[in-house]
Amino acid sequence: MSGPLIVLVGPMGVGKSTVGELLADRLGTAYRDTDADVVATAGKAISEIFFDDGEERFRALERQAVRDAVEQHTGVLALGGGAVLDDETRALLAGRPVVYLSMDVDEAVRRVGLNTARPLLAVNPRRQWRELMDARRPLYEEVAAVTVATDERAPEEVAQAIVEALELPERTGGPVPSDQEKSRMTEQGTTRIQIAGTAGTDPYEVLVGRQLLGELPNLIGDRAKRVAVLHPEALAETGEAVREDLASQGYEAIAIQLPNAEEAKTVEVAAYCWKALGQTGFTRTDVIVGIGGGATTDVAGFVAASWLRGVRWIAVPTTVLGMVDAAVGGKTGINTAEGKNLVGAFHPPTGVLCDLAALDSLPVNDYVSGMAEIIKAGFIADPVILDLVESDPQGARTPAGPHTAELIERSIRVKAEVVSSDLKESGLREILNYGHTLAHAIEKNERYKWRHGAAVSVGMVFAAELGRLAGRLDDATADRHRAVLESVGLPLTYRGDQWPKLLENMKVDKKSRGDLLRFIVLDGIGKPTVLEGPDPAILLSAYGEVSA
Ligand SMILES: NC(=O)c1ccc[n+]([C@@H]2O[C@H](COP(=O)([O-])OP(=O)(O)OC[C@H]3O[C@@H](n4cnc5c(N)ncnc54)[C@H](O)[C@@H]3O)[C@@H](O)[C@H]2O)c1
Ligand SMILES: O=C(O)C(=O)C[C@@H](O)[C@H](O)[C@H](O)COP(=O)(O)O
Repeated sequence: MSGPLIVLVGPMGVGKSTVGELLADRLGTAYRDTDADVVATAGKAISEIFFDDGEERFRALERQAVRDAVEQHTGVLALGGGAVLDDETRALLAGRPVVYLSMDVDEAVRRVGLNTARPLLAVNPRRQWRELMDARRPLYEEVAAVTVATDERAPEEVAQAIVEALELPERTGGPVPSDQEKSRMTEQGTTRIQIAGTAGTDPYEVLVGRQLLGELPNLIGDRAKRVAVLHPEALAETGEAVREDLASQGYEAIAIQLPNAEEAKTVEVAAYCWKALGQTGFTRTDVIVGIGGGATTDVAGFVAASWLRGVRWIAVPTTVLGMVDAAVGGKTGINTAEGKNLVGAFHPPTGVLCDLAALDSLPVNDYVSGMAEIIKAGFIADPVILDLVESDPQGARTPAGPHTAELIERSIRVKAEVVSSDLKESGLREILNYGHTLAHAIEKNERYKWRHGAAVSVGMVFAAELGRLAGRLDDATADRHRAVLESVGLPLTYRGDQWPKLLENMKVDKKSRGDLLRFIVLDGIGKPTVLEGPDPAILLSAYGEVSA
């Protein structure tokens, strides 16, 4: 029977992808993952399929993915944790070299714990794990030719045990990972990016990896008695799970639910949080944890900056945009009727935990919105980002893409370098505002119903046209803006009749000085500069280029 050399089954978090990639490398063959196939077919994250279409639809897609893979793939194949629940899928596995990777409940809680991106395990992880394992163990055992325990074993040891159990021949010459494989390997470990302390603030680290919530108590520390977990409505279960976990570790933990997205960035929501903190007796040694996208971390940071004139806070960004931008750098704030982010403070967090697994549940439009800030980092500082996006624009739209971790880490490094030398935006930091002058004006005009990244995309095309018309930016680089932004599905245009309103909105941009409008433009890739008081005719012409 042709087909996969090895099929890995087992619960979520057991290490199927890590071990599978190691095995593929050792055996000189390819690795394939049916979860990734399902995401690619459906064009959305697994949690979205569960939410929008139901588990039955997901299992049908998964069954087809398994059928295709067992017919076409000859390397190492990993199946989703629940694939064995489906009778037909189990039948497809009969007689194949299926390896069941097992782990006990304690190990599962330790490895996956509160990993909220796993839609089935948001709350009470230990009890839910036990029930899930009890239900699925017999099914894994039914399809498996071999069972390999993973408890207290490194992925390399598990891979070795599988090679021995199946008596597989290894390729000679040792593992030689390709660049693509290397970038995936980065994703498996935790990357730490340092942000220097400036302007009297403490240094801190941005951690990028998986299963990072276990770091929270270390960051919160012993001096805190109370912790407030601020989360959006969309992450209600996550917020509660984190609160419960912190409570079980002895903190007096409260969860404060905020509205989703931009609706959270209001003074009314901030006041609601202040009230909750006051009623809890929150003191200067207590800590706020903001879990969510940029809107949530902006508010959480602002509440932390303003409560008692400043308490510590930790950012746990759960969107691409939050990870690469909003949660890093200490800009916190809310909107007012007059404009975007007009009230706020520079108040850096104590630490930032970017758990890449959280991105699995992010709706695709929110994922793509974050790509705008990644592409911004490419244009202002790191052209490799642009190359990576252009090499696989479809992959750049999903967390399963080959460059996800590298794109996120590179963008964070760009931001880290800037904010480490200019926290309070006395100069250099303004480059991070590339595309934002028009973007914020559009967001206000749309009553904050447009996604931030979508507005930044149009704003960058506008800034590129402005640079071109001002004689600073070459045609090829200006055109590259349109091409790369469009390739990932970001918008390039906005309503042509809105220019007078947008111009009015831009006057309150934080880069303005008196009546002087100031824009970040490029002299070339990686060469941002300030364009002060451009001729109104140039501004209008540049807008003409983005008008729909
Ligand atoms: N402070 C800064 O330096 C900075 C930088 C860039 C952007 N921002 C701000 O960030 C905001 C945009 O942030 P954003 O793009 O993250 O959007 P967002 O915070 O509005 O989140 C988008 C949506 O996704 C939901 N969500 C978040 N994480 C999820 C997950 N893992 N799974 C499912 N749903 C999830 C949210 O509840 C929300 O409905 C804007 O207000 C922008 O001004 C701030
Ligand atoms: O961190 C910065 O500085 C930025 O400008 C990053 C921007 O991407 C971000 O949208 C920021 O919130 C905009 O700040 P603002 O000062 O223009 O409100």
